Amino acid sequence: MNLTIQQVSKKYKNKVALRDINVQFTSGIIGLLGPNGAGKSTLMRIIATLDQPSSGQIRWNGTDIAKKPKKLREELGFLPQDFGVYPGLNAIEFLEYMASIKGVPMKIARKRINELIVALNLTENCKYPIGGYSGGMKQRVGIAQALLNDPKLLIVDEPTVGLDPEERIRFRQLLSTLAHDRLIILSTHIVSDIESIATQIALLHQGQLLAYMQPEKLIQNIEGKVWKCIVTSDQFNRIQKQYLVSQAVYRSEGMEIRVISDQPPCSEAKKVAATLEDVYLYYTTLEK
Ligand SMILES: Nc1ncnc2c1ncn2[C@@H]1O[C@H](COP(=O)(O)OP(=O)(O)OP(=O)(O)O)[C@@H](O)[C@H]1O
Repeated sequence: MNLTIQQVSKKYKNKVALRDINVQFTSGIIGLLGPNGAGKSTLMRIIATLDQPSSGQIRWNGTDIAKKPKKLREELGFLPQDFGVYPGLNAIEFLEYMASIKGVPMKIARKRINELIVALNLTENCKYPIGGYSGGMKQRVGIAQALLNDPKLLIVDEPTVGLDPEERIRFRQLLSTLAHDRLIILSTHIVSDIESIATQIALLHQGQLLAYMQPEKLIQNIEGKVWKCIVTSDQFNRIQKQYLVSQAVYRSEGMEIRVISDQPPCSEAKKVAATLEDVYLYYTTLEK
């Protein structure tokens, strides 16, 4: 599997949503991480052939997807951000409906739906209307429809929005089990959604790809730049103006702060191990 993105840019009137993106995805889970407005949905929609880039090219296993979109679509599963289910249908009816839209023959679809209902733990409720499902159950139905054609490329756009912490954990586990022999691209602005499951992280900010590497490598990049110290309110006010403060907690001894900086923010500051949260802040807050 090989998805090659070459010099892809996207402009909406005078708004630049993507700037010259160059990257190659192979297999595993790619975490597309960036704040709101970074361009994640735009990039995913272009990869899913739902939109065209203003310039640049995308190849799926060597084929230009703009010229032959069907090649990619046949192997694509897509769970968009604003995925709507039909509340009056039950899970089986909904999946049969989606299978017919996707052109999956009904005999094959029925077998596949039965497998997906079991695999996605929907058996107990599959005959009840989807309108009464929890957020996590609806997302599992969303993933089921994306998996109807057993896709090699699975794209999920901000899938954990609206899920409670337990549902988030279960959803992450589900994606990990699906990653075998597939390329999964998952977008999020929540670091914890991907830090434990992403094979590679693509950091997107203001339409630019700032970094693309393994989570551990990203963390190594800012190792030695994260500091912790306890300061007074006055010191805190001064430090906050000058440095990137990633955390501040009131303690009985003063304010405990975590700072990302090349230099120690105060003489008592001690170096601490960097986290992916620190990396995210470092890349998306500092002017590059
Ligand atoms: N159809 C459109 N017309 C004009 N501008 C758009 C359109 N779609 C997206 N944009 C703009 O392009 C930029 C990137 O948007 P995009 O939705 O791709 O970001 P995102 O990272 O997915 O953020 P979010 O999580 O908020 O959806 C934003 O500034 C957005 O306002």
